[in-house]
Amino acid sequence: MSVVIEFDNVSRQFVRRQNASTIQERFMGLIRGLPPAEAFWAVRNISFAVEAGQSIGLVGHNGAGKSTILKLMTRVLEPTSGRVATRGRIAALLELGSGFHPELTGRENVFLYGSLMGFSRKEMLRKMPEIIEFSEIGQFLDTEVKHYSSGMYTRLAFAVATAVEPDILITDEVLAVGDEAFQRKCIDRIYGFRRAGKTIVFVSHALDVVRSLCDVAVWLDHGEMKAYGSAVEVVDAYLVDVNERERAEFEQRSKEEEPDQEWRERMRRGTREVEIVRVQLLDQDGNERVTFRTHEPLTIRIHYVAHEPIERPVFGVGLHHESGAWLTGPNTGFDGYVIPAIEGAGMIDYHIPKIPLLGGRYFVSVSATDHTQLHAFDVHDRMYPLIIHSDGVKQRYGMLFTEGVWQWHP
Ligand SMILES: Nc1ncnc2c1ncn2[C@@H]1O[C@H](COP(=O)(O)OP(=O)(O)OP(=O)(O)O)[C@@H](O)[C@H]1O
Repeated sequence: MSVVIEFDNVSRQFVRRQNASTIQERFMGLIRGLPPAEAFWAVRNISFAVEAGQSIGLVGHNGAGKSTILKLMTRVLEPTSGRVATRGRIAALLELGSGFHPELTGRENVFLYGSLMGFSRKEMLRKMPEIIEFSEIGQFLDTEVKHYSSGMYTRLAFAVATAVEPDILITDEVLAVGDEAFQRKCIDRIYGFRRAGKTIVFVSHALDVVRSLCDVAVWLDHGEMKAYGSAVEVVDAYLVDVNERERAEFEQRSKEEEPDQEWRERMRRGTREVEIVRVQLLDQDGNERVTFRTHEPLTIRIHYVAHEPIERPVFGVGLHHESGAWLTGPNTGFDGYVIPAIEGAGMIDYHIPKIPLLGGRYFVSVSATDHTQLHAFDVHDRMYPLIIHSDGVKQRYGMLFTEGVWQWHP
């Protein structure tokens, strides 16, 4: 196999201007001797090699350096140090605004792009019907592209870039623009390229696509290469990191934010002879958490106070997806778990040995009712957030993890 893209210890420096917005600030900066600009490394010591026919994904947080790597690949930028080598015809779909000339019409831009890629006008004329069909640009083909919407622009750019038969296709977040049907079309075409043995460089926050489309991936973190290897492993490692950061952020925020009393009262109903005073989501070690993983054990603990003796109360829990779908609503009544009578403070646990939910945001409800389940003492409707992560879980569509078994009968 021949190497078609090679980064050899590549670094690129930029200069970040200080944000002195007023003349006074700038003046103060001068007399205090502050530097007017600060150099920083957008990417640093990056080395990897892509072989012909391989697909490589670049993942990382915003500002990690992904676009800089693509610009180095396409020679829009030169490295400050190190060496970038590429072999073959490259078609790049970089961010909006690059590529097309705003004053030219769509048709003129198609010819211009073609000639830059080494195609004659006649050859581009032959490709034109397919470009028009794929881009769905219709009558706007003869309009200047500065009047295009971002969706139209991307559709035409994608159609042209993929029509010129590149050896290497580089795409940067194209899937974020345009409607779902068009995104599907783009993905299908990218998969077609892959089947045709072309090399693909793919930057996206759509990690599922990176995982299934790419052979290898690079994880960039503040300009440095944190991991490089099989796409599945790199994406999973990156996801664990993203999830961990998200969880820490969420838990910090929950601690800082005063619960909105008004909102709580709106989500609550019942006559309060039995009052639910606290609800905890506990992990297997008894720690209170908001974030759990698919298949982890979860205990929902309801602390209550019965202000008078209540016979045969029924306690229940509900799980809801953030979209509003009510996924399940077990209670002690349905399960035949009889609590003879309560009075004063106590607690009841609902234990789920393996959470059957896939990654997403969910809400927990809890309830205390009388034995007929018609009279509500205290119902907390979707008051408790539950975040599920599915790192390492193979199923990823929908909300539920099904423990089904496949059997083939040829
Ligand atoms: N021309 C430039 N001048 C100065 N700084 C720049 C320039 N281009 C990029 N940067 C900075 O370099 C860093 C890396 O940016 P880059 O666009 O490569 O990140 P990214 O991973 O593509 O981010 P995103 O996912 O948000 O597109 C950022 O801090 C960015 O602000």
